[in-house]
Amino acid sequence: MKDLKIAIGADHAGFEYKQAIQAFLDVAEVKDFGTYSSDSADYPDFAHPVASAVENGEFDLGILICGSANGVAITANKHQGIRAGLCWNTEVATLVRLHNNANVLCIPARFVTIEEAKAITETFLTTEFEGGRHATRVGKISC
Ligand SMILES: O=C(CO)[C@H](O)[C@H](O)[C@H](O)COP(=O)(O)O
Repeated sequence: MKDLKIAIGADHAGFEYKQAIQAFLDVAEVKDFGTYSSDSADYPDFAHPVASAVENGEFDLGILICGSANGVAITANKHQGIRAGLCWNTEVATLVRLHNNANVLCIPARFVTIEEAKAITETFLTTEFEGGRHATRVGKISC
């Protein structure tokens, strides 16, 4: 976890969670792509920059937060090099790394507590892709 460079972003619904997760992260670098207050904002304005920063290799992994996490996940997955997974507990966060090699974590702020969000984040950042049969499947995702 300490060597990772992380891109993070959220809309208004995820703002408080983004601040808490940033304070909790023990990594080499974190770049906050906004939003910077709890004023109403549009999730694609933050999901696209985070996805681009991971896609172009500037950052290792991304974290996106909105109310349901669907908006940020749908947006990030428009990027060819992104596999964004919606995680609502640590078991799903484990599987999205082990099996799907997800490179962007999407957290639904309105459906998990901040403590759960931190645990989900730690799991996501410390679980490695399993490869093998899953590498074959991940290789077939792009169209
Ligand atoms: O969950 C979201 C998108 O998937 C967003 O966080 C929005 O909060 C959601 O669309 C609700 O919007 P609102 O303006 O907060 O009512």
